[in-house]
Amino acid sequence: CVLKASQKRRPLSRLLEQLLRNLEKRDPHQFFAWPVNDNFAPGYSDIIRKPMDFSTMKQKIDDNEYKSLNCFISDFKLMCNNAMKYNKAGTVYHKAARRLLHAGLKQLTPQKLRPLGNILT
Ligand SMILES: COc1ccc(C(=O)NC2CCC2)cc1-c1cc(C(C)=O)n2cccnc12
Repeated sequence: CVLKASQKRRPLSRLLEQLLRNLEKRDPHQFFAWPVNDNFAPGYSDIIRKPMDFSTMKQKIDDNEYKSLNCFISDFKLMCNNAMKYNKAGTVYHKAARRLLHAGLKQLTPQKLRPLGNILT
């Protein structure tokens, strides 16, 4: 059947959705799945100027807001660094953020991405 225009995904969007799914697998407790709620994180919005989470990244993919892979990677780093800024070292969230950042960036190296073809150029 012919894909309707709305179903036609831009190549970059399809790639970013796949990368996002792989990154989300590294967050089994879903600490990064949704925006952090100030009720559970006192003072969060005073300390973290630019919140980021996986659901927001997904929405940005769907709204074609990412013009490049680097913009996507920047939001991923922002999300992890926010958690390492707000949560003290040793907390479950700081440790989860460090592990997620490390594992995520390993998935986003040129060596891992090259097989995806010239979509990134
Ligand atoms: C979407 O955010 C969350 C969702 C669920 C949970 C959660 O289930 N926490 C339970 C583990 C001990 C309580 C925590 C969080 C959470 C993430 C974060 C981050 C990412 O900083 N956070 C910081 C302080 C307090 N809670 C959180």
